Amino acid sequence: MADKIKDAKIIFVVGGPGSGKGTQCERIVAKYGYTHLSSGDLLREEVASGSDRGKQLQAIMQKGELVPLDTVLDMIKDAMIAKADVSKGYLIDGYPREVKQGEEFEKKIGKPFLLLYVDAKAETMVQRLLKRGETSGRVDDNEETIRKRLDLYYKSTEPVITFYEARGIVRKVDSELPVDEVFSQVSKIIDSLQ
Ligand SMILES: Nc1ccn([C@@H]2O[C@H](COP(=O)(O)OP(=O)(O)OP(=O)(O)O)[C@@H](O)[C@H]2O)c(=O)n1
Ligand SMILES: Nc1nc2c(ncn2[C@@H]2O[C@H](COP(=O)(O)OP(=O)(O)O)[C@@H](O)[C@H]2O)c(=O)[nH]1
Ligand SMILES: [Mg+2]
Repeated sequence: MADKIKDAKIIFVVGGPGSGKGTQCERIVAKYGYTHLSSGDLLREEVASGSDRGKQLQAIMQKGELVPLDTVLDMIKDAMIAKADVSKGYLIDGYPREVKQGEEFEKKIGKPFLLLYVDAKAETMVQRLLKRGETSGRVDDNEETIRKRLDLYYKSTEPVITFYEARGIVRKVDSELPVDEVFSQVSKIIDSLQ
């Protein structure tokens, strides 16, 4: 089974909470036919199923903490295999959250050819998430949890970018700009690599 995704094209999409990862991923899907897998969305689907595991996940997410590595990785891998026959490549959104998660992904699945770094200022991210929180219904789009998610991002996830910079696969886009302009940067990057 895992053989099916052995040579898959993989892009890691990394950036702070509310930086615009999901928004850019939607655009990439429309233009390039990649499969978008948001680790956060996969976890929220499990919560919505009402399972016992979902209840444990919800408690972790509500606190803005990280779900154990193996849980998220198994979900991503299953979702990748399910799409293997139709996918031109995969956008892995919101993962890795820490360097160890990236290392495990590479051991169990494969190597990314690009890490797309969606960069926005902390204040911008907070404002966007508060706005999104008015309608998202997400248990973590509230001021207290947003602060915790941001702190964890700077502490644990930013080192992921440094780690992959050493490998030369990081490309940064300025997500302070309007969505179309960010996507134009994204397109140039993808076009230059594939
Ligand atoms: N690889 C991941 C992805 C998500 N989470 C959990 O799910 C929550 C929400 O993740 P995500 O949807 O990726 O949220 P954000 O990074 O805040 O970004 P977004 O706004 O795209 O949803 C995180 O705070 C965390 O508790 C996790 O533990 N591990
Ligand atoms: N102004 C502006 N707003 C954006 C941009 N990208 C996303 N947003 C808004 O910011 C919020 C968070 O975006 P989302 O894609 O969910 O970010 P994610 O948390 O990184 O997945 C959403 O409400 C978007 O409408 C952008 O490039 N510019
Ligand atoms: Mg998202």
